[in-house]
Amino acid sequence: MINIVLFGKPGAGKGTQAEFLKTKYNLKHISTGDLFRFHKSNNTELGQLAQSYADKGMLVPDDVTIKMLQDEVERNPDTDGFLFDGFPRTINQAEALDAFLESKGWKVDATIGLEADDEILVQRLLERGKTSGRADDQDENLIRNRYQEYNEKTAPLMDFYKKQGKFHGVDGTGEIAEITNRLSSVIDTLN
Ligand SMILES: Nc1ncnc2c1ncn2[C@@H]1O[C@H](COP(=O)(O)OP(=O)(O)O)[C@@H](O)[C@H]1O
Ligand SMILES: [Mg+2]
Repeated sequence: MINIVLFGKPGAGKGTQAEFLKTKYNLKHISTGDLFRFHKSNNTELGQLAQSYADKGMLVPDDVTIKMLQDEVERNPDTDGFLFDGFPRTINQAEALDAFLESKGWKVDATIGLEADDEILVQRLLERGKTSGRADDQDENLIRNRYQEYNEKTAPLMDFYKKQGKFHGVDGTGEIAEITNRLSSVIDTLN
């Protein structure tokens, strides 16, 4: 069992890289953003609740997010591990994740941060917004609001994981395949 947190701002390439890593290492990719959108399009109660926050560029309350995540983990008993994407975003969520994994006899094995400058990321998201249909990708102000939220609440997680010797920063710019190789070098040192 190997549990990896993919860390990085919106647009850093977490989803893109997870697509390659999940096949290579037989991991289940859990993107909380995708989960929200799934619950929303199926109009579940959790989905409606979560969307009301996401629409404002705000974080969804932890108990809602954690419930979705746990359900998804329970639905995938046969995987070799999980790639958590978009979660945790706060220290509180990181502690909740630790508690949940511990209840299974698991842990976070590594947190890998994809790094790129905001200006590159804004351009990527505006580009993604042309096809993703995501309202939060089409408005530069909403995008920058997400970065501010990230800097305040999510960036402190780097120290949280650094203190545990689990944080690995990776250059998130350049060719997609090249970045996959950088991530793989980190994953190959685990175990
Ligand atoms: N290395 C890269 N170079 C250029 N564009 C990229 C790269 N990686 C991802 N993208 C594009 O940037 C956008 C955001 O990537 P995505 O994987 O959705 O990020 P995240 O899941 O971290 O928000 C997507 O449109 C994706 O196609
Ligand atoms: Mg994503």
